[in-house]
Amino acid sequence: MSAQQAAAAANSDANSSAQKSSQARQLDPVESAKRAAAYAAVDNHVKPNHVVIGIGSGSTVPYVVERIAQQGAAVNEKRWFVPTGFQSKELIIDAGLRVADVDSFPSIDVTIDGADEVDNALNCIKGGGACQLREKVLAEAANDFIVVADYRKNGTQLGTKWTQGIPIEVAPFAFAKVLQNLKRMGSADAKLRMGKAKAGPVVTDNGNFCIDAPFPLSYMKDPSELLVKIKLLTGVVEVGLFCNMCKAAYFGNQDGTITIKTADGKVQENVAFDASPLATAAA
Ligand SMILES: O=C[C@H](O)[C@H](O)[C@H](O)COP(=O)(O)O
Repeated sequence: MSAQQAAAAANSDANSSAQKSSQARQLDPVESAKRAAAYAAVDNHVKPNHVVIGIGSGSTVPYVVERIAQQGAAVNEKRWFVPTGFQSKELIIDAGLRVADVDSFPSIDVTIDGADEVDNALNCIKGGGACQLREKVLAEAANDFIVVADYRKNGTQLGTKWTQGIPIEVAPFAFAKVLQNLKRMGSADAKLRMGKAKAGPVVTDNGNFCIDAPFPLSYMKDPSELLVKIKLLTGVVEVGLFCNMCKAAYFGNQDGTITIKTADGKVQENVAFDASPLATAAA
């Protein structure tokens, strides 16, 4: 069996397991909403001529990979998939797709990623999973940066739905100084993110720490300005504010429809979407 045939076989196995994974499972309304958003975004933005695809992080992204796998081996065996972290790398491998890194592909056709909150101008808070550094590199590298999420992330002003603060990746030795500076800037409750089943702080995929810095809503009115101020603090590696980067955001709704916001300010509400597997996957 040639390498290409092996990849095709792996891809075909991945297709059938991807189908089983969500089509055969009974999804609750939030999971269905995530799947609808992810599938619609893939259908509209991951085209047959796209060769390098960025795969983001979070709970909606497995459905992104699932839908891409449904596009079939013939198209996927020509593609490279660049992950934003450990989770997405595993998703790519499990789907039988080819993993690459951004140092080989500094230009990406399209990156699809999750978000913690998105406003009407498509500014995003990201980094709830501490992946914001790699996510921002892949968003910047992409011709099209597309966000997918469920209805709970669809906001008007950042900081209203996601209240735990702006995720900020920091060099470990500098965390105390950055925390002090963030408090001086107005984030009185900024804190180091601690591990859940681990003693000590969360360590990012890059070996750094993560601070969550909630700012008063008045500070969040102009996220670009706040982003620059935080980024200039010595010791900050990256800030989970993504401003003027996103081309379109897809939100799955509770009733099975989707909402699509685009960078030109247009909002399409209650768009009907059929989340059946693609014919290529069913074949
Ligand atoms: O660091 C993590 C990422 O920014 C995620 O895309 C974001 O936190 C959304 O994750 P979830 O879909 O799991 O809420």
